[in-house]
Amino acid sequence: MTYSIKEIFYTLQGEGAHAGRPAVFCRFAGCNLWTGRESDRATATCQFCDTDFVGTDGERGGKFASPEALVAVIDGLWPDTYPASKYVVFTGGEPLLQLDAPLIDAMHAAGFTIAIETNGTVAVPPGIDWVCVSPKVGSQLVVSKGNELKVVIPQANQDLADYEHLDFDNFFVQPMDGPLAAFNTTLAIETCKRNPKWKLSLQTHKLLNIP
Ligand SMILES: C[S@@+](CC[C@H](N)C(=O)[O-])C[C@H]1O[C@@H](n2cnc3c(N)ncnc32)[C@H](O)[C@@H]1O
Ligand SMILES: Nc1nc2[nH]cc(C(=O)O)c2c(=O)[nH]1
Ligand code: SF4
Ligand SMILES: [Mg+2]
Repeated sequence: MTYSIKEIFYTLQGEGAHAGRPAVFCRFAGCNLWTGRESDRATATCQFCDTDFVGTDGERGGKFASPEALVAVIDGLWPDTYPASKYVVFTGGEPLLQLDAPLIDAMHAAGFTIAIETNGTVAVPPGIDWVCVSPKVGSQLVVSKGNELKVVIPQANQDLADYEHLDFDNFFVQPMDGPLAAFNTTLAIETCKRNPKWKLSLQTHKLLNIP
């Protein structure tokens, strides 16, 4: 399997339950809910994406012919003084279009704890240590359990009650970034206060101006 990678970078997890945790981000190219082309955004299933996941031209991006080649770049970004806390976040695009058992095994062999950010439309393979699902209205959610459910709000025709029975350890709402970000943040705060099953996830990396 050849992996198509947009970019790889070392930063802090900005969102969700692990916000503030140092992590290597590996962003796969491609998504099943949008082509990534602006000309297709208005007709895509997912129309609010904040990410460029097209191609392999980002920082340390490329086509990796083996799991070992990809692990070497990810592992090379970890400070070698602290091997015990190695943490990788596979995102995209949609990581579950490419993340497979050989890559999971190779990351574990290198000592990494593995997290994913997924839209929940593709079954999660065994062995992933932290599963964050962010469902999109209009797509078929097939992942019904995991560590955190992170719902971007608001989306047209969205009902949070549809998600509350799912088997997740954490339920987050995250305000949709874009022209209405300030309004959406107020909405998210009010949502949590009205229904305390939900917690607020902020995109803290954007507030901090880090990747
Ligand atoms: C770019 S996506 C990649 C992973 C996967 N495709 C997914 O949607 O979960 C990473 C995270 O950013 C969130 N996200 C994307 N666009 C956003 C926006 N405009 N505002 C807030 N969160 C956004 C997604 O919902 C997801 O939780
Ligand atoms: N710092 C930082 N945290 C993140 N958490 C989820 C991200 C993503 O794009 O999947 C992301 C990202 O792009 N940067
Ligand atoms: S599913 Fe994720 S990567 Fe795909 S367009 Fe939506 S937010 Fe972006
Ligand atoms: Mg992001």
